Amino acid sequence: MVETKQLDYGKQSLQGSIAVPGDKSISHRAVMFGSLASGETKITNFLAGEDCIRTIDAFKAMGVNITRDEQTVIVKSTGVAGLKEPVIPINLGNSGTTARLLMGILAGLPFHFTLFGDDSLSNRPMDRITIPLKQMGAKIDGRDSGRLLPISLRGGNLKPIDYQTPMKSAQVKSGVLLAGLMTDGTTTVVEESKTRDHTENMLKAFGAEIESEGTTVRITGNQPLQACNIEVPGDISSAAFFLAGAAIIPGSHITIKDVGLNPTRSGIIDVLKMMSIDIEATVTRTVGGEPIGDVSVKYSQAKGTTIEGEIIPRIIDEIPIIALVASQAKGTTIIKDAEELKFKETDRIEAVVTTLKTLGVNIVPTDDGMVVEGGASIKGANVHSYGDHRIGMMIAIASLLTEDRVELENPSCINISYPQFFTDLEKLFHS
Ligand SMILES: O=C(O)C1=C[C@@H](OP(=O)(O)O)[C@@H](O)[C@H](O)C1
Ligand SMILES: C=C(OP(=O)(O)O)C(=O)O
Repeated sequence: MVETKQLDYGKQSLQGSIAVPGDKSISHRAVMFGSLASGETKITNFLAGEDCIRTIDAFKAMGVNITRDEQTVIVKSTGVAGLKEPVIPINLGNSGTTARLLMGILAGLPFHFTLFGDDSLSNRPMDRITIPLKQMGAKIDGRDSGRLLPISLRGGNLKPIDYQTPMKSAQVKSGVLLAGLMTDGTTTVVEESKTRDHTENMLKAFGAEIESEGTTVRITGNQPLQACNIEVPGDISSAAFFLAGAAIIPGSHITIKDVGLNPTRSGIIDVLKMMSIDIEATVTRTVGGEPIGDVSVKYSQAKGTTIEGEIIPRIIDEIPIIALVASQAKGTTIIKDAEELKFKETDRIEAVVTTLKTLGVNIVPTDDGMVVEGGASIKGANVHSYGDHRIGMMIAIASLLTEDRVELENPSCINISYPQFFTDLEKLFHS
């Protein structure tokens, strides 16, 4: 039987102030780098979503002592030399970040690994990371000539490379840098547009020397990492659903507290400003190189705009909810240069367009994005999350724009990044 959630909240404005759970990208990295470091790493405000639990399980399979009590994770490791060859295949679940970053680390270890994922991850391209890792000397094979999971990898004896990433991907950049960390010499990664830089910031917090200049990052290999404490900021990609909801639901006014405001991630704030939304972000402190602060947003009449170029990697996971904002704007919104959306948990160009059309939006797909007509009246319908957490959350926010009932099939995929999403959403309802 297909699991269905009846979204019959009716029209609901959003009010008040909440903190969202920890950042998914930063939670993954904290477990990974803590496992590579010697000593005890304490991670607070860890995101206990399904994807990050996969990362914990992968390092447990390599013998790292990791314990979790709610949002606090303790990683005790003796460093790279203490890692062991896992006895069983590693299950990456739905997590692209676990897959691509982990492969970079495994490439540096003198062991054999078998990696597999769920249906969605098994259809996402892995050659973007296996190609540079093979150039560095890793032995990798897998389904479809090594392009897809399941993948088998034998690491060790790498050599450094200079690599220009052919797509805008922080996962590929990070995977290559991590492989570079596991080998002698200097590895350089050059990007076309700067992507999220959590790997660079956190490696520094663990004591590594890593140099960034514009879109070039250089790492010296075989540096030992030292355990440290990591406080994970709130996830701006999770906050984005509430920020966007408050921006387009009349009468709303909310504040999201203690959220990550790293400029390589906070493009949603810039896009909402471009669309004439009354939104303000204040950085209150910086922890481990990551700015943290509060964001307040008030309902405003959105205006259509064109979103393209260097901002795209800074909003890549927010495009589904931005498309919903565009549907409520005055005028047309054009989203370009976002072909990477095709390689997410689902093809997010197809999924966003089909879902929003079913909900009453005039929207068409393009090769690298979409064109959204504003002024839509959202109507009730039966829609599918596509097993994609961000599509599921976008549908839940859309349901607040109609008195009709929206039926959401497969809502539980939201647990991938935001297990308490509906509880937090209901906290913001104005009664
Ligand atoms: O490095 C990361 O933590 C991530 C990078 C992005 O993926 P790509 O590198 O594929 O763009 C993003 O979509 C994903 O949610 C998390
Ligand atoms: C694309 C995403 O994650 P991943 O690539 O880690 O599966 C996401 O969280 O939207």
